[in-house]
Amino acid sequence: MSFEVSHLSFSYGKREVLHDVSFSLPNGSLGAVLGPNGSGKTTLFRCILGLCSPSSGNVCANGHDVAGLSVRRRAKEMAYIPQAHAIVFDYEVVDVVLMACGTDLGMLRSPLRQHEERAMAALERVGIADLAHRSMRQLSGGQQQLVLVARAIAQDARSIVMDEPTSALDFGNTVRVLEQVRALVDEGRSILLSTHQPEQAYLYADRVIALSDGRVISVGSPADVVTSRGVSDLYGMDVLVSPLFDDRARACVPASIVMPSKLTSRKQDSRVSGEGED
Ligand SMILES: Nc1ncnc2c1ncn2[C@@H]1O[C@H](COP(=O)(O)OP(=O)(O)OP(=O)(O)O)[C@@H](O)[C@H]1O
Repeated sequence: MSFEVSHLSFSYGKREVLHDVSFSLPNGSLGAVLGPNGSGKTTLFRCILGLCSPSSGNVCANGHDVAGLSVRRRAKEMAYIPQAHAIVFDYEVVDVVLMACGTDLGMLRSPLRQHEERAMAALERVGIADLAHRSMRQLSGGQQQLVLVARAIAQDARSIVMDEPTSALDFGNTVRVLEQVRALVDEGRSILLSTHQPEQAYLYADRVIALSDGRVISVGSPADVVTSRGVSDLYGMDVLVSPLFDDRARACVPASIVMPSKLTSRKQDSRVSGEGED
């Protein structure tokens, strides 16, 4: 297994925000964590990365107990793309990507030509090699996000954890990034990402983990989790999930918009509404 989270609980002070969370993600697969704001996705990722210490339970990454790994070893196992954040330092794009090579370098050692080539290859892969010598602070939020994806690629870790990697991206860049993510998975890496878009999880993920108020309420294939019942229960509202293109995609639509006077999806037994199918 790439990630194996077992009975994980975590508290900020006396407030427990993750409660007995368990799930696993097989090698070479893409896991999407869905959950409302404040449900604990970032905290869960920080525990997986070893940045927060759980009060109970444990996390294994690629067969290693994360709590027992050195920082350098953790970086070889897992790369991390945090949620969009303000860029404080005025680094060039290529320097941000080169930071991924830190695990190969000793203290105060400069990157070698091979590291620069690796950084440029990663930028090319996400289609922004032309931005290599621009300042990070002069990029749009979406471009900055692509740089962070390139940095994770350059780190060459076996697994990548991405906290809402497409939250700042327009439709085109969202698709470009998720196609890159899918390609990385198809090459054998494992990726765990969070998203607020159940439709995106359905399209790209192999496994979906639904987190509500710090608890896993369902985990399984996208077809089993991204349903009218599943999405409605997760977000506490009536949502109709309709298959599109022979169920290759699913559309999530608030029931209040499309059928305000009818029985709501939360009261329906059907897992996927057939209405609205293309
Ligand atoms: N540093 C902190 N100290 C105390 N409580 C925190 C801290 N960070 C997060 N929390 C609380 O922990 C809970 C989970 O927060 P977390 O950021 O993990 O949720 P999330 O699912 O990632 O949210 P979002 O989708 O809004 O990013 C929330 O109730 C939040 O208020």
